[in-house]
Order: sequence, then structure tokens, then C-alpha cells
Amino acid sequence: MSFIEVSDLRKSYGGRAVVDGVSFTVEEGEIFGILGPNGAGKTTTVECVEGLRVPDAGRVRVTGLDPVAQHEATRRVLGAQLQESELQAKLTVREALELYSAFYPNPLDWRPLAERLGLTAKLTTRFAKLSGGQKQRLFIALALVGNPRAVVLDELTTGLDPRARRDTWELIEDVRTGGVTVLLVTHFMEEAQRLCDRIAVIDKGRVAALDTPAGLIRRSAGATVISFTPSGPLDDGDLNALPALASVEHRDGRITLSGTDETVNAVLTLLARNHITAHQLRVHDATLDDAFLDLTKSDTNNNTQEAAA
Ligand SMILES: Nc1ncnc2c1ncn2[C@@H]1O[C@H](COP(=O)(O)OP(=O)(O)OP(=O)(O)O)[C@@H](O)[C@H]1O
Repeated sequence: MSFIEVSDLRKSYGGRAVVDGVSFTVEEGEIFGILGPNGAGKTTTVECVEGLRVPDAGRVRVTGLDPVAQHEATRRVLGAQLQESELQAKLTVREALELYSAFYPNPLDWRPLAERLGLTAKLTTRFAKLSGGQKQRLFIALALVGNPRAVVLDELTTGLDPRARRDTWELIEDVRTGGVTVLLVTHFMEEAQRLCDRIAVIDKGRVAALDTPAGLIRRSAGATVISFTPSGPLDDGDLNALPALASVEHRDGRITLSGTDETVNAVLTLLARNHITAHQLRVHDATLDDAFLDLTKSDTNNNTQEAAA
């Protein structure tokens, strides 16, 4: 039995399907990522896993439990990040940690957790006076303090500065080493690539792809990406005829191609033959960013750029 099972999950609002047949399983001890553009249905999906929303159809199980019908039992195995509205403004950081520890039969010692999340100096600060990043770190601490077997983290590091983000990644890696299963919703490609064992890319309420980060990169965008600004016009037919080409994109006069080394060599030959200079020529190994843009490319540029930022 998988730790989390989601099968043909469906949820509509006002007749619009926002989750439209999502299926995936999460194995024990895994860090499983859910990645997708804004409005793709990620939060709705994980909130169904947490039992916070009731699916219209489909089946969700957490260690065999139905998160809606067996909500309390599910909460004991699955820790979740709170929403801002769930914490009283006057509660101090220490009081929140003590209060949440008391909810669980076998809590962690919150002191090292607070230390790890850089909250020790803020223990006597009231929740309402914390910065956005400090609130976020407190939510992570509260999700973990009950010593759950699995944790759902939605937008884990949004609003954190780069240092705090890296510290949080290390914490999550430690948490997993300790045997905790992690379901992670993220917009950050670097975060997904670094932390996740497998990723479901969700787009328009459906699973567009599900694989390891390396597998997603291999299967979508091709292995190598070349981009340049040509000094003169290039024929689309010639570009599309390049060998082993995976994708072509034109943006602001710049051309980005993904494929293999063979594609790169062929495009350089094509440029030379047409006496076209490639300005700001860049060649790099494809990243999860490239794969993500490729998998969700029918979205507006705004969406994909924001999601990739
Ligand atoms: N309670 C609700 N009532 C009506 N529409 C909703 C509700 N919750 C979510 N939606 C809509 O469902 C769609 C999916 O929302 P969801 O929050 O699951 O997306 P998401 O992938 O998590 O997006 P983001 O990355 O922007 O957080 C959105 O268009 C959203 O406006």
C-alpha cells in the first residue's frame, strides 16, 4: 500500500473543473512534489489529501484512511501548514509551539526545531508582529512539531530570503532522513529539482507529467538548450527541420531551441550557411525550468514566467 493514494480526483467550482481526474501515489519516505502554473489546481488537490476539501469524485487515502470520513485519524499521521487566519494574532511564537506540541501524543522537542528555523530570538514575539518570512517559518515548525509520519507543505519557501530558503531545504532533507514523507507544493524549480524524488506537473487540473526531476527533463525539453539573438531573419522551416529538435521558441527577437548536441551543431551550421551571427549565444544542459515551460507551454507567458520565477 502506498502512503498516499489519489485516484481520479475531481473537484469543480461553479461548474468549472479545477481538478479534473488527478491520480498519483506517494510512497513512504519520499519527497513528492506538485508543480504547476498559478491556478492549476495544486492547492485544491493537496487540500483534498488533507481532508480540508471534499472531492466531488475520486478516491483519496492516506495510510489507508479516508481524510474526510476519518479526519482526526488522518491529522495524526499527516502534519499540515496552517493558513494565516488559523493562528491568533496575540499568541507568541513560544506559546504557539507549546500549544501545538500539546495537541499531539508524541511531539518533537520544539526548541531545536525553533533554533533550526531561526525563531529562537523571536520566541516572545506575538504572531501579528512577525515578518512574512518569520510567519512562514513558524508555520513550518508547527507542521512538524507533532512529529507526523508525513507532512504537506504548500508554498514552503515563498516569501523567504535566499538564505532562509536554503536553510529550510536542509531542514526538509533532515526531516526526510528521519523517515517523514513529504508532499510539497512549489513554484520554485530549483527547490523541486533539489528536494523532490518525483514530481507531478499539474496543469489545468490534470497531471501533465509524473516522473523524477531527471526524467521530466529528459522526456520533455530535450537534453540541451541553445539560445541566441540572430543578426538576421531565419527561416522557420529550416529551424523546424533541425535534427533531434524538441522545441523552438521565439521571444523578443531571441530564439531558444532544445534538442541534443546534434541539434546545436546543426543550428550553428545553418547560421554559418546563412551568414547570420548569433548574438549572446548560450548553450546549457536543460533544467527543470525548461521541462516545465515545455510541459505547460499552452499557458500565457505571464503564467509560466511567474511560475518559473
Ligand atoms: N473555494 C473556491 N471557490 C471557487 N473557486 C476556487 C475555490 N478554490 C479554488 N478555486 C479556483 O480553482 C482554481 C485552482 O485553484 P488552486 O488554489 O487549487 O490552484 P493552485 O494551482 O494552487 O494555484 P496557485 O499556484 O495560484 O496557488 C483557481 O482558478 C481558483 O480560483
